[in-house]
Amino acid sequence: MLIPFSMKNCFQSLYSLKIPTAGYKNIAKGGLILQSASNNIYQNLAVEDWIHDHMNLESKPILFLWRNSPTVVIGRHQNPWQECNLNIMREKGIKLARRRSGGGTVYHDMGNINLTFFTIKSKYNRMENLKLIIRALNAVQPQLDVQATDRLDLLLDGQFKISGTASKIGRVAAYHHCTLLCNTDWISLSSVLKSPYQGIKSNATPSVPSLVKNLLENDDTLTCEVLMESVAAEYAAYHKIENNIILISPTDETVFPGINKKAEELQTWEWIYGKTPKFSINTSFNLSEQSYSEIKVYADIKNGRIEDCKIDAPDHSLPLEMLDKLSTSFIGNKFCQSETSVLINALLRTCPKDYELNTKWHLLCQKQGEEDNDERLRAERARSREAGRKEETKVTEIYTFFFLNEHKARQHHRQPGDL
Ligand SMILES: Nc1ncnc2c1ncn2[C@@H]1O[C@H](COP(=O)(O)OC(=O)CCCC[C@@H]2CCSS2)[C@@H](O)[C@H]1O
Repeated sequence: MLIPFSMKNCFQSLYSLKIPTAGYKNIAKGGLILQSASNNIYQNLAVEDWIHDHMNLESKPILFLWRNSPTVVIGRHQNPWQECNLNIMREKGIKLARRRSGGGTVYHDMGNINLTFFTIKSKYNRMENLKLIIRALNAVQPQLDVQATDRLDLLLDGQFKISGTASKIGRVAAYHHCTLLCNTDWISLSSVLKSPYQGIKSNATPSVPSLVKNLLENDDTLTCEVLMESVAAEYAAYHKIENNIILISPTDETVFPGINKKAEELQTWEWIYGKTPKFSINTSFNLSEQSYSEIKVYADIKNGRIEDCKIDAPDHSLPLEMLDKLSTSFIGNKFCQSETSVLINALLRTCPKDYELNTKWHLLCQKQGEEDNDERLRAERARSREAGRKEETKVTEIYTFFFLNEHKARQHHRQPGDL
């Protein structure tokens, strides 16, 4: 049964659960089942943080059920440039979030359920939680062949991943959270979970790609709603509590004091990009399709900012000073689209007088040719116009190298069942 949060007076503020009250004890004796009323990833991750930081989980474990609008969620120690296609995400309005738990990158949308199992550290048991999910799936469809693997994925029919796991273990509290693919948009999933970048070197945690499948493809009764109800029923039975799902609002400060600040922090550039482990990019491109002058670029990126950058033309097609000027200007800047385009626009205004050099400078800094039939570049220009910038964003070779070099992307072909 789903209890709307207007009934929250039953237990006042969840915050007060730190000191359990007699009234509360009657409602959630051996645990709580919560469901988020929000589909915003940052708000939902903030609920996880809040419960982890503030709730007394001793003898009161919590199951939190939540879903998100389209989002790519990277692990705490991952590199977003290495894991996903930020350009496609930008175009499609798909959010990027960094979670506090480790592990790989997954795609969320309303066809994917997230389940967070909170316990005190000593009761943390991921395999038990996965077995509970398998029982819930089999309660709806006994024919379903779902197994947990050693790396705590759930596999359907021995080969298709339907769930990925990650966890965070604190000093006192711990949580295990996992996904469950019911009816996710596999086209989006497969297009955003590959990076266009080549030549990235880093110690960031790499994801482990798998063949994935939606449960609904096996049985059309396995909707997100049915599965959430079933997992809740199984959790209630296991913990011998009433099967009540409490609907919570993650922005309600009366229930979760300080939660909006947590959600804001999770949305900052400094958290999402700035926490990327140090990495370097070493790559090259041709000045234009006609001229085969090779430009080599090397950049070190620390805390999301360009710490060192070298741009070289081994065939001396561009003077060293010009390349130095360009590379030096990148140092200290965020490795991000808007800062780079502002920078390049400024540089374009200082182009050399010599005609030949001037042309090359523009070739280096202003991408021509491809741009009119490139959807991404057109979108970028449209965004620039919308933003009312006096000068359109110049789309440049360097800019393309940094952000739009999808022409260098690895080609992936869908295999049966491959999302
Ligand atoms: N939603 C979803 N569910 C299951 N598997 C997925 C999903 N999205 C992508 N993938 C597949 O998993 C790999 C990455 O596997 P990998 O094992 O590297 O990473 C994970 O599984 C992390 C799970 C994190 C779960 C958290 C729970 C709440 S917030 S996110 C990816 O390349 C795809 O092949």
